[in-house]
Amino acid sequence: MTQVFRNFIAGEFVSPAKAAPNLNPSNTTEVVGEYAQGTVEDLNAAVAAAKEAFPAWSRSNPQLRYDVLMKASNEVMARKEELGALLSREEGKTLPEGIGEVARAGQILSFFAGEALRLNGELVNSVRPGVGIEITREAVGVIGMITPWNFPIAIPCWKIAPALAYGNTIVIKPADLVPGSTWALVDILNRAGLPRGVLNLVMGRGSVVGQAMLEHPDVHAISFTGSVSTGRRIAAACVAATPMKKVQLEMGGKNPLVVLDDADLAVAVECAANGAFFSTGQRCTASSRLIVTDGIHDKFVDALTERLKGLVVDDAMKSGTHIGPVVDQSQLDQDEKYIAIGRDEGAKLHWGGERLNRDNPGFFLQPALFTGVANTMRIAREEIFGPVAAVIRAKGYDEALAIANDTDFGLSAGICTTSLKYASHFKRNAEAGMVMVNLPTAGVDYHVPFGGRKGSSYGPREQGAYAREFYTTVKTSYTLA
Ligand SMILES: NC(=O)C1=CN([C@@H]2O[C@H](COP(=O)(O)OP(=O)(O)OC[C@H]3O[C@@H](n4cnc5c(N)ncnc54)[C@H](OP(=O)(O)O)[C@@H]3O)[C@@H](O)[C@H]2O)C=CC1
Ligand SMILES: O=C(O)CCC(=O)C(=O)O
Repeated sequence: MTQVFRNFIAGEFVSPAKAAPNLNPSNTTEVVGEYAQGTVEDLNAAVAAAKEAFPAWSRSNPQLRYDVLMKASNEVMARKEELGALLSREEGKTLPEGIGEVARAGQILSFFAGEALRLNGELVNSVRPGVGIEITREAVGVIGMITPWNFPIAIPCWKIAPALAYGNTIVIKPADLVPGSTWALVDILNRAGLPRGVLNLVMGRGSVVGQAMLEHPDVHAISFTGSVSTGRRIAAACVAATPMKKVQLEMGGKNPLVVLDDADLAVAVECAANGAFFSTGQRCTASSRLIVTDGIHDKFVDALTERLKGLVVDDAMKSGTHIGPVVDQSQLDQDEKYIAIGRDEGAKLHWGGERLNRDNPGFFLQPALFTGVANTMRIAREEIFGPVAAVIRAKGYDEALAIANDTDFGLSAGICTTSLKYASHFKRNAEAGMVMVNLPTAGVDYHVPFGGRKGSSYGPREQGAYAREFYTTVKTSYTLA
C-alpha cells in the first residue's frame, strides 16, 4: 500500500480527510506517495499552533536556533542522494540537479544557523541631551509561505531557514505538484528539535489552503514564489487584509543573455545551453531571450544547435540524461502552445520542439530553439517556463542592451563578452536584480541576495543576510538615562 504523508500541525502528524497521489513526470504510472490535501480547518489549526508558539520561539536563545538549523543541515547533507532522488522523482529535474538542489538546501540551513547568532542592532546618539537610541530587530510573527513546484526543497528552505533563525513561526503550503521534498524537510527540522507549533505544514491546493492563509488575521506576513498572476492576487489580498500583511513576491522572468561579437563562442554556447534548457527551462532565472549581435549570430546559432543535438532528454533518474521531463501535462500544454504561437508569429523554429516518446509514459519535450525572433513577439515577452528559447538578432552592443531592458520583467540578465568595457557598462545598466558576466543567467549562490525588479519581484530580497529585511521588524527605543 502506498504511504500517506500527513500534514504536520502543532508538533503532530495529523491524519488527513483526503489525500492525493504525487506522480512522477518521468513515468506517470509511478506514484511517489499519497500526500494530504489540507482543508481550511487544517490551516486554521496550523495558524493557531504557530501563534501559540511565537512568544517563546521569538525570545528563544539563539544557540537553540543555531543548533536546530545546524542539525537539520547535517541530516539534509547526509541524505542528499536519497532526498535528491525523491526530488527528481516528483519534479523531473535530473538526478544530479536534484542532488545539487538538496545540497543547496543544506548549505542554506547552515548559513542561517550562523545568522541566528549574527542578528544585531545599532546604538545611535540622540539629538536630545542624555537620550540614547537603540535600533533593534524583532521577529515579525506568524509567516505564511506559499511555494512553487520548480525548486521543491531549495525555495521552501530559503524561506523557512531565515524565518526560524530570526525567531518567527511558520505555516507552509508547498505546491500541490511536489509536496514530498517539503514534507521531508519539515520532518527533518522537527526531529532536529523545533518546539511544538513553530513549523507547521499544510499540503493541498492553493485555492483552498493558500486562500485561507491569505484571509487569516493571525498570519502577519506572506512569502510567495510562483506565477505573476497568483502573485498579484496575493499582494492585493495582503493589502486588503485587516491588519495588512507584510508581503514578499518572487515571480517570473524573461531573462536576456546578450552574446557580443567578441564573446568566447564556447563560453557563450555553454551559458545559453545551461541557462535556457537545463532544469527543463523551468527556472524563473532561465535565459529565454538570447540576444546575439550580427558578427557572431550565425556561428553561435550553429554551435548552440550542435550542442542541443547532443543533449539527452529522458527519465530524470537515468544516468546520462541531461534534460528531464516537463513537470506535468498542463505545463507541457503551455510549452506546446507557445511553440505554436512562435511559429504563427513568423519566428523560425530552428531546432527541436517535438514531443518525445521514451520507455515510460512521461512529459518529454525536445528543447526548442527559435531564430528570427522580434522582441515584440509573445514568445519574447511572456514567460513560457519550459525548454524554449528565442534568438533575437541585434546590430551591436547598444541595441542588444536596449532589447535586453525592453521587457516587463527584471530578474536576471547576462552578457557574454571578453570586453571589460561592455561587461562593466552592462553591470551598471542592465535593469535586473541579478547580472551575470560570462555565466548562465540561472544558478545562483546561496549566501547573497536573490530577487529582481519590475514585474519579477515585490518586497524585500530573499536569501543571504538581506533576508532579515523581510523576516524582522525594526524597533527604535529611546532611553533618558
Ligand atoms: N517564478 C517561479 O519560480 C515560478 C513561476 N511559475 C510560473 O507560473 C506558471 C504556472 O505555474 P503554477 O504552479 O500554476 O503557479 P502558481 O503561481 O499558480 O502556483 C504557485 C503557488 O501558489 C499557489 N496558489 C495558487 N493559487 C493560489 C491562490 N488563489 N491563493 C494562494 N495560493 C495559490 C499554488 O498552489 P497549487 O499547489 O494548488 O498550485 C502554488 O503553491 C508557470 O508556467 C510559470 O510561468 C511557476 C512556478 C514557479
Ligand atoms: O537559478 C537559480 O538558481 C534559482 C532559480 C529560482 O529560484 C527559480 O526559478 O524560482
